Amino acid sequence: MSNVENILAHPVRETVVPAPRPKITAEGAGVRFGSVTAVEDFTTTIREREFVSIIGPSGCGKSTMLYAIAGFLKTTSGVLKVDGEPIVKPGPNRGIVFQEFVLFPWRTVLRNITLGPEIAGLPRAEAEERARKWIRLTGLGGFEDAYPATLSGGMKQRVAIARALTCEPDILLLDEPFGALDVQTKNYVMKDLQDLWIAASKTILMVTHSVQEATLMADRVLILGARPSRIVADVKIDLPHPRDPADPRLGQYRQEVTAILSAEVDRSMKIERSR
Ligand SMILES: Nc1ncnc2c1ncn2[C@@H]1O[C@H](COP(=O)(O)OP(=O)(O)OP(=O)(O)O)[C@@H](O)[C@H]1O
Repeated sequence: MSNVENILAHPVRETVVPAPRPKITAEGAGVRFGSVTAVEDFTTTIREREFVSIIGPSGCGKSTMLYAIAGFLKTTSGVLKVDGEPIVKPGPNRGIVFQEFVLFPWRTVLRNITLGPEIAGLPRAEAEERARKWIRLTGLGGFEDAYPATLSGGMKQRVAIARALTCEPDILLLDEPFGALDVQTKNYVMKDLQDLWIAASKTILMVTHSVQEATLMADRVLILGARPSRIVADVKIDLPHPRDPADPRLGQYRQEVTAILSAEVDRSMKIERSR
C-alpha cells in the first residue's frame, strides 16, 4: 500500500475538545428594591473555569448581582441560572468571600474553615480533612490553631477563601476580596488566588473597583453602566495566566477598561445629580 493509500485508509481521527460548559447564565436579569431598580438587564454566560470580573460605578449593582447569583437575593426580572437550573437559594456549588472576611473570632482557623462542611452535616473527621487540604493550598499551614485576632489581614482573607472552598464549590464568588488589604498584602493574596484558580479549576466571578485587579486576573471584564445598570462592555483579556503586572499588553487593556469605566462613572454622576 502506498503512503497516500495508507493515509486514506487510516484517516487521522480529530480530537474534539468539548467547549467549556456554561456555569452561570443570565438573560435580562434584573433586581429591584421597592422603587429602586439596581440592575435592569444583566445578560451574559460565564463558562466553567472562567475567571470573570465585574466592575462599574459605585452603586451600579455589582454586589447586588453577585448576591443574586449566590442565592441571597431574588431577581425580580429575567432569568438567572447556575448549571442550567434557576437560582432560588444559596447552594454548595457556590462559595462566597466578602471584603470584610467575616470570620468567627471564637473559632480557630481550622474550626472557621470546617464550619461549612459541619453545617452541611459532614462528619467532623471528613470536614477536618477537607479543611486541611485548603489550609495547605492557601498557605495557612501551621496556623490551624490560631484565632482570627492573631492573624494579619492577608491571612484572614486566606482563611475566608479556604472556608469558601472547603465545601468544594464549582463557583467562587468574590465581593471586593482585596478591598480591606494593604497594597503589599493585596499583591500576595492576588498572586495566591491566581495560582489557586489555575490549580483548582474553579469558575470565579469577582466584583472589584480596581481596573488593575480586574485586568490582571480575569479572562473577561464585564463593565456595568450607570444605575439602573446593564453590561455596557465585555472586554476579553486575551493574555495567558499567570500575568506579569508589568506586561505592556496588560497596560493597554487597563487603558481600554479605564476609558469605558470613566465614561460610565461620569454618566452615573450626572444621572445621580439629576435624581
Ligand atoms: N437591600 C437593599 N435595599 C434597598 N436598596 C438596596 C439594597 N441593596 C442595594 N440597594 C441599592 O441598590 C443599588 C446597587 O447597590 P450595590 O451595593 O449592588 O452596588 P455596587 O455597585 O456594589 O456599589 P459599590 O461599588 O458602592 O459597592 C444601590 O442604589 C443601593 O442603594
